[in-house]
Amino acid sequence: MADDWGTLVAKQEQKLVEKVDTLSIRQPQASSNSSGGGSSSNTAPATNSVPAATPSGDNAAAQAPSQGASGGAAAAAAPGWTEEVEEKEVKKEEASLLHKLLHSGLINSKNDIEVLRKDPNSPLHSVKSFEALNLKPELLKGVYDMGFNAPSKIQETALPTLLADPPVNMIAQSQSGTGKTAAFVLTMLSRVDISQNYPQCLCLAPTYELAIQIGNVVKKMSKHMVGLSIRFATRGERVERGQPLEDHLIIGTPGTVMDWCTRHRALNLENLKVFVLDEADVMISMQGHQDQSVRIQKKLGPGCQMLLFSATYDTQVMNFAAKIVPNDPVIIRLRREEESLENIRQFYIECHSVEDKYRAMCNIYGSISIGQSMIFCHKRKTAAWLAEKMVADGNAVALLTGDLTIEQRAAIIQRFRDGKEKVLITTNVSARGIDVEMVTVVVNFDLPVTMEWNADCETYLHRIGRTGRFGKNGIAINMVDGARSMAILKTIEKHFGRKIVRLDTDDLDEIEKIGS
Ligand SMILES: Nc1ncnc2c1ncn2[C@@H]1O[C@H](COP(=O)(O)OP(=O)(O)OP(=O)(O)O)[C@@H](O)[C@H]1O
Repeated sequence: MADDWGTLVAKQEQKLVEKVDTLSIRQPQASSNSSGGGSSSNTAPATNSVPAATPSGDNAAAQAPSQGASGGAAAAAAPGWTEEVEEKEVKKEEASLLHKLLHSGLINSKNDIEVLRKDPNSPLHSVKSFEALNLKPELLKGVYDMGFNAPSKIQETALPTLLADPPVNMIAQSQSGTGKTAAFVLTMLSRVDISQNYPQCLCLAPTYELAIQIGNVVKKMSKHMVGLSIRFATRGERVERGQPLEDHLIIGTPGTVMDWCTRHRALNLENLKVFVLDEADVMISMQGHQDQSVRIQKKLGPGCQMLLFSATYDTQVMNFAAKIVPNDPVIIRLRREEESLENIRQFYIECHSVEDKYRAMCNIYGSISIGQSMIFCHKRKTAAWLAEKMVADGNAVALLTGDLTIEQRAAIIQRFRDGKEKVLITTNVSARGIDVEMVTVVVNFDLPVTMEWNADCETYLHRIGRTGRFGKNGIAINMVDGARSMAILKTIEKHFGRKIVRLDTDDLDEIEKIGS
């Protein structure tokens, strides 16, 4: 007898995961003691040299549930409201790494910088060019080699203060991709004296992977600074007990740095010139990191410049920041641009089963010309099932779910961004913060719900909302299958005060109209 729907789906998902697992993806490797002259790093995870992790047509067709099996039994066993939520929240450190791997350039915000400082009368300096910063020529060359023509918005305001003498402490917050890393790396590199062989700058990051990413920026920017020595203080790296380190710049995680200071007595922080704590918001979400960071901070000498960076700004982050940067810091903020539903036309379609949803969706895909689209499912199983079905029907789709590694996720999103697939099927793992500019149609195959199965309006906005940067028009299509999802839809409609229009997918004229 044929397998039931659930068994088939589990098999498909397993096969998809196996396919993805067999991809050859370079993992970041430990890298220590990279000496200057900026040997460019080969530790960055590859993002664009990775084959697609999409289901292949033939296999998918073979694995797809047969039409026979998808009759009554399939509909009954289809992913439904009673099944438990399988996707976990993305960890903050993972989301942060994903952002870093995906940044192909700066994110420009339309918002103004806000500055808070002790003496509001002292003139605030701002620069429009890197030349105006009087950088060492070899550093300026490195900056230009990276393709940076002018400072980003946050850099314009932060850099003159960061590079001022006597040094000024700073807390800076702006969203991922706005140029914070480049700003503090530039600060460390401009303060380091290569002729002096002792640790002069320390940068703390929440994880090994994030430390490696910062290290890569350091290596690129210091390309022309011959003799600069960088050391990663991350798990697995070894130091000689009682043998003081001679590297100029240390990038590490709090645990290992603390270990090197106390247990190994190899790292003396008293003579540090610059102490940076990056990703403060991620740091506080990780067990033990906050306390260790504070203990490290207490070991700094009196002349050390203390800097803290964060992508978000709330009381918890600010309380932590006050411990790390206690002495009258300049605080600068670049508010995130708000997403809105302003340019989005929202529709809903009433269906009776998951198969019905699929048919309705196919009607839409077959009737209007869709550029790139994202389809959101509640659970991995539904997403995998849908991917298999769409592939079997001849569509080029990518599947992005939470069981993939960060590098695999980044590679899939990159391929989609490059237009290699036109449809990205996903769960909430990719809903947050990932800007895929060219997506014009978003399908909520399942409406977003919280763990308590209430309408998740915030996630709805993240899925379909646009910031001013992507002010293009968009279409959102919501699949509703039953009273419960209808109630959720109504809550969302009420919450945003914007009408969600019913669409009859059997009326092809009506569907064609939405595409025009
Ligand atoms: N002045 C600049 N001109 C052009 N590109 C820049 C500039 N500064 C930074 N970038 C590039 O913009 C992207 C984001 O910069 P950066 O990583 O410094 O931002 P961030 O705010 O630290 O974000 P994240 O925390 O996610 O790394 C990177 O690709 C970086 O190389």
